[in-house]
Amino acid sequence: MNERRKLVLIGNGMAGVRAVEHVRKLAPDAYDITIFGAEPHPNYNRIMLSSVLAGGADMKDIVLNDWDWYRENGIRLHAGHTVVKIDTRGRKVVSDRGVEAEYDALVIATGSDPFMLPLPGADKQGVIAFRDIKDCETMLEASKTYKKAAVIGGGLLGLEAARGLLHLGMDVSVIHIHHYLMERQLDETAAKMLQRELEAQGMTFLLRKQTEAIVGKKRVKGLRFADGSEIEADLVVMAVGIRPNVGLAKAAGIEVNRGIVVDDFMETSVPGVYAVGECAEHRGIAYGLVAPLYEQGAVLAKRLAGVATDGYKGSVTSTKLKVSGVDVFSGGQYDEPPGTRSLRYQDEVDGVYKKIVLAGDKLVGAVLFGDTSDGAKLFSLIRSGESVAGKEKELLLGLSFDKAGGTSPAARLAAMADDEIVCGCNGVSKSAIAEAIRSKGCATVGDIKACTKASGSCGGCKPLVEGLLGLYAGDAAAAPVKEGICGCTPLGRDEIVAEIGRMGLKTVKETMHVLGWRQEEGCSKCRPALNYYLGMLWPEEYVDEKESRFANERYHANIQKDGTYSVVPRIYGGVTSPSELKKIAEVAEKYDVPMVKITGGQRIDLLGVKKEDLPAMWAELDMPSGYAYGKALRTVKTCVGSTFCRFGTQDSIAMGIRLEKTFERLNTPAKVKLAVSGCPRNCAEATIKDFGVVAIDGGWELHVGGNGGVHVRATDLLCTVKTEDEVVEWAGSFLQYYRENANWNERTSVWVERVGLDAVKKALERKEDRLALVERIETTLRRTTDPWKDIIGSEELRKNFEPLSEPQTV
Ligand SMILES: Cc1cc2nc3c(=O)[nH]c(=O)nc-3n(C[C@H](O)[C@H](O)[C@H](O)COP(=O)(O)OP(=O)(O)OC[C@H]3O[C@@H](n4cnc5c(N)ncnc54)[C@H](O)[C@@H]3O)c2cc1C
Ligand SMILES: NC(=O)c1ccc[n+]([C@@H]2O[C@H](COP(=O)([O-])OP(=O)(O)OC[C@H]3O[C@@H](n4cnc5c(N)ncnc54)[C@H](O)[C@@H]3O)[C@@H](O)[C@H]2O)c1
Ligand code: SF4
Ligand code: FES
Repeated sequence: MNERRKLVLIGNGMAGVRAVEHVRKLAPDAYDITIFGAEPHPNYNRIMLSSVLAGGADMKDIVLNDWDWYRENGIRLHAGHTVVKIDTRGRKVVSDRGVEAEYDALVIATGSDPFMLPLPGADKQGVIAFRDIKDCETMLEASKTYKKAAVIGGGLLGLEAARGLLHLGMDVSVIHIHHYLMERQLDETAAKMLQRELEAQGMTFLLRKQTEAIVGKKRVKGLRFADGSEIEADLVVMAVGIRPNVGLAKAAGIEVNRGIVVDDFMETSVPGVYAVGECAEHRGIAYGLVAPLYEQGAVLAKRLAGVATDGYKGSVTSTKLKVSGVDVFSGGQYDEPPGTRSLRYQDEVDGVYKKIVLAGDKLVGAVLFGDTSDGAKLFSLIRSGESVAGKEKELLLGLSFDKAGGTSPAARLAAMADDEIVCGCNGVSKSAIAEAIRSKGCATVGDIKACTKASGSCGGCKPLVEGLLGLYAGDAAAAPVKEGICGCTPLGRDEIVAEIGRMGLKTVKETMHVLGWRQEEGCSKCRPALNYYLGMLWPEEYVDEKESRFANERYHANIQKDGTYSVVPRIYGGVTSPSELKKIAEVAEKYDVPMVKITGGQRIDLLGVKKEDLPAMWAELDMPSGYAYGKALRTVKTCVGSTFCRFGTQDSIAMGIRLEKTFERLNTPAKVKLAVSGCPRNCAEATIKDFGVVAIDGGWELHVGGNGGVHVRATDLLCTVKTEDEVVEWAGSFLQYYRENANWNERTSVWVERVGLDAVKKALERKEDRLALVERIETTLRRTTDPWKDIIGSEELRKNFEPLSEPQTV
């Protein structure tokens, strides 16, 4: 087995940990992961700090991945450790507490530092930023003692901080350098409407104000401005922008501009060192919102997992202010640079403002105030870049307005396009949410969050998600419950096989992770099924997972009701010889085999064998395994045929032996039995076999889908052929088609009934299709070895047969 590579992440924040989550899903066993986080907390939702301050959430609600998550995922977390050095030559990092970690791949996700204005008095007590839990706690604490707060910066962060402080009962003044608020997201009209609304909530604004000094003794007492005026303040929050945290990278010689310079695969100038999140600069842009950072993380994870990706191409961003009672949306180009046109709608009575910005026939930006319900739709159009020619006015007035004076929210949701992004932070579309509700059994917003991540970041899309729940929950109840292959997953066999192929999943564990198994370890139904599907899809590279097989297949012998085993050597076509019989008899005597029996499939069964005697008996028999225990080709039964029988028209024995030698050891979804009869009298009972061959004058009839067990089913005639070669070709293509399309544990009799004989005939009617199937079955067969011989030849494998190593699960 390959040794795991070492992945080190610096920064236990939103972007870095999201990327690690993806890596864990895509390649669960590829990396040994170590995370350093300067903050003494598990990964939390920084965005929600605004809500904690404003009373909309509790500090304990904002944890994204708790301590257990790291443990359960085998991730070493050094919380409260700041990495102080990256040694790119020695490929290791060192923390301020002296912990070193070597890496094969390093991800820098150090986020940003809040920009602190270098003002005289900026070091006084009560002057803080708003970036982390500590800042939030400081504000919560200060509000208990102090009354007057000043927030410097009227951007998104400043206004959300101000709203929180207002909620905590403080008098809040917002000092802004520009002549209107949020000038990086809004035009002046929207900003003025916003200001009026926030003033109505109790905020005071000082615009076009340049702070000159922070006054006070030990603790801040107030602010002095460049125009000579002053205000009182015993808490000052600076929210004047952020700076990518690049010091560590720069000191390590990694190329740094405003952020750490990365290519489309998030790789820095030093190979094997990546950067993601706010600290990274991609094509000249360092982003400060989670949506683009999560997109970056998804690309980086693919890169680290070795999954093909086109790379990150940059993002168009949109923002929503998280202040209750105020709806503000801004997406794409919010101002109107030369070459663009805009359409506006302004309703001072209801306090609604809308602007869309067009470049040619494309929508490039939108600003909404008072009614942001069309934000998601407009943003989807901005991102898609499709032509909106002729629809401009409709877009401006929006779906929220119709001739009757407004459509219902449900009708609006229903009218949303399937690919429209509902959760901007996590890039989750309407159809993905619909799928979660209808097929994955999600019945609450929490379920949808767990399943798709929608609503798990800023929470702004929660009303939409709730609306979609209302819209589809009825469907989910009415729709037939979709049956997964077991209780661990809602996915059916075809979806699983398609996903394994599409995403190149290579192990049982990886498949369960990536496809979101409800139970991490799976169960006795899905584990062997996945083991089979993976082996079928990747015959040349997949290593059979013994622990995913039932006891019979792990021990290569059938366990009997008294705990003993049976030994059935392969006897091709049911034809043996005196010397072979002697050998079997000697072994049976030597090991005190209580019963020797001829089976229904013309084999000799040595029953009542002790587990510890199995390897020695196999060695002494020196015959191949008869696979009487496996989901595999079991027997090819033959009649005497033309060699001795006077009715025989063809040599059924030779035909049967050839088929058995060609397909022995073949792994199949369920057991497979063949038979060959030398004439239509059919003494080998070929018409109750999975693949039955019946000789006729000048050729052979090929029958499929028979069963002689509990549910007896006579075969269907597949076709008639002339030569033995054709028999082998049809048998191979039929068996491979069955292998590729049946459910695990589904006998051909059930499968043929389910898919219909016509579908099978159609799939095999063209010679080139048959040959392609034959080629694939041959690839699989080439890789098989005799399991008894493998065990005899391996001391390690033989240990499993020692008396104490009883199987735990059957
Ligand atoms: C109050 C607030 C509200 C926000 N609201 C929104 C919103 O509504 N929508 C939105 O899209 N975005 C919002 N953001 C921005 C969003 O939170 C950030 O874009 C996002 O958290 C950035 O993720 P990151 O992983 O790059 O950085 P961070 O989440 O900051 O993580 C970086 C981590 O690295 C650690 N670190 C730094 N240096 C080292 C070192 N040398 N060693 C070890 N650890 C180190 C830091 O302590 C930090 O924990 C908001 C931000 C704040 C502060
Ligand atoms: N709802 C959201 O999406 C949300 C909420 C909070 C934070 N954030 C993100 O967090 C980051 C930080 O937010 P931010 O608001 O600090 O950054 P910002 O750069 O968006 O806004 C800073 C504001 O401070 C003003 N300013 C600059 N210097 C000033 C001075 N000397 N005096 C007064 N005002 C001054 C600027 O004019 C600007 O409007 C951003 O990336 C932002 O996108 C997003
Ligand atoms: S099937 Fe025909 S050839 Fe075979 S043993 Fe019976 S009678 Fe003879
Ligand atoms: S839009 Fe932010 S969580 Fe969905």
